[in-house]
Amino acid sequence: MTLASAVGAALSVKHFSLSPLRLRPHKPHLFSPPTSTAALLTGRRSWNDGDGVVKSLRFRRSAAALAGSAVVHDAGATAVVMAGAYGLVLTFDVLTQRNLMEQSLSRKLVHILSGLLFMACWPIFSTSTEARYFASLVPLANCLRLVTHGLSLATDEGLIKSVTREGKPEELLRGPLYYVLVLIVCVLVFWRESPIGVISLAMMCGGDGIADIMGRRFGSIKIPYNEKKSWAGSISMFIFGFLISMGMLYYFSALGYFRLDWPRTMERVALISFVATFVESLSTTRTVDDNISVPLASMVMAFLCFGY
Ligand SMILES: Nc1ccn([C@@H]2O[C@H](COP(=O)(O)OP(=O)(O)OP(=O)(O)O)[C@@H](O)[C@H]2O)c(=O)n1
Ligand SMILES: C/C(=C\CO)CCC[C@H](C)CCC[C@H](C)CCCC(C)C
Repeated sequence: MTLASAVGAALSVKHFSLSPLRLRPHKPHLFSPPTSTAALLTGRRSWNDGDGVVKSLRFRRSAAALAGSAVVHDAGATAVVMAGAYGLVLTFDVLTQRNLMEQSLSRKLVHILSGLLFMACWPIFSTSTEARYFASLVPLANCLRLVTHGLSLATDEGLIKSVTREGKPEELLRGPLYYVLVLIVCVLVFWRESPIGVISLAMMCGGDGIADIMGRRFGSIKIPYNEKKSWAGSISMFIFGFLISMGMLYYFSALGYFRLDWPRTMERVALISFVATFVESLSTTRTVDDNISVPLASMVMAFLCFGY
């Protein structure tokens, strides 16, 4: 039994379970839109059952209890993911402090894993329309953490060591801060309902992260128009950006969040990965960081390819 099912079973009521994987009436043929807290509070939801007759369904339990269950569910999921975020950074802090890992590799693995694991946790939140706001609290809390330590209002050597290139607190206010801001945008704007956010995060976290790791190790042949970037890095970004995007799209599709035409999706994701890779290969300035340009280019291309 998955965590989501366990949480859902614990909160389930006669007609519905709040597990995000199964919030459906026991009449599977009915289309069941996301349940808003307002609908829960009024105890009434109406939808079209397919033959034009609008049906309304009254929950057996008080609507307030259902709304409360959704809030408890999402608060619990937020706490679990928040703890995971703290644990991830702490783990790489210990590895770098004990000189078991280079700081540059630690930073990139945190870059790759944070966003992808965060995205993978989205299904443990409920299917209430407010779930995305709970999920956004995790990157928001980390945003505040980065700003606090980036401005040296407090000191967290472990955080600085595991996510900065040179160990300077002010570095937290650039790449890492832009990174968590992109996570917030993807959660609030796209969430689990659109492939755009999924692909954009896969490119920023997986593609850009792998480009750095592979480029530093095998990047002897540089790109003609940017001596700081290499063919090995860019080709790695294209391949892994594509594969990780497809993997995450399959993950959300398998959980029922969206249905895709896979042959066309492969073509579209390949195009998006190519454009994101080209953008990443361009020189960045202090203002336009890869953590802005890569996800932004991916969002624009994914919107043009998939629509919203
Ligand atoms: N297409 C790429 C991307 C990166 N790199 C290698 O990875 C290093 C860091 O890449 P960069 O994108 O500049 O890193 P950032 O995203 O800025 O992240 P960080 O600040 O962690 O270095 C580059 O200097 C280069 O050696 C590469 O060879 N080819
Ligand atoms: C080093 C980074 C970017 C530079 O290119 C990434 C910084 C990551 C933040 C410090 C932590 C972000 C945590 C995520 C919002 C949540 C992760 C949860 C998951 C379960 C581990």
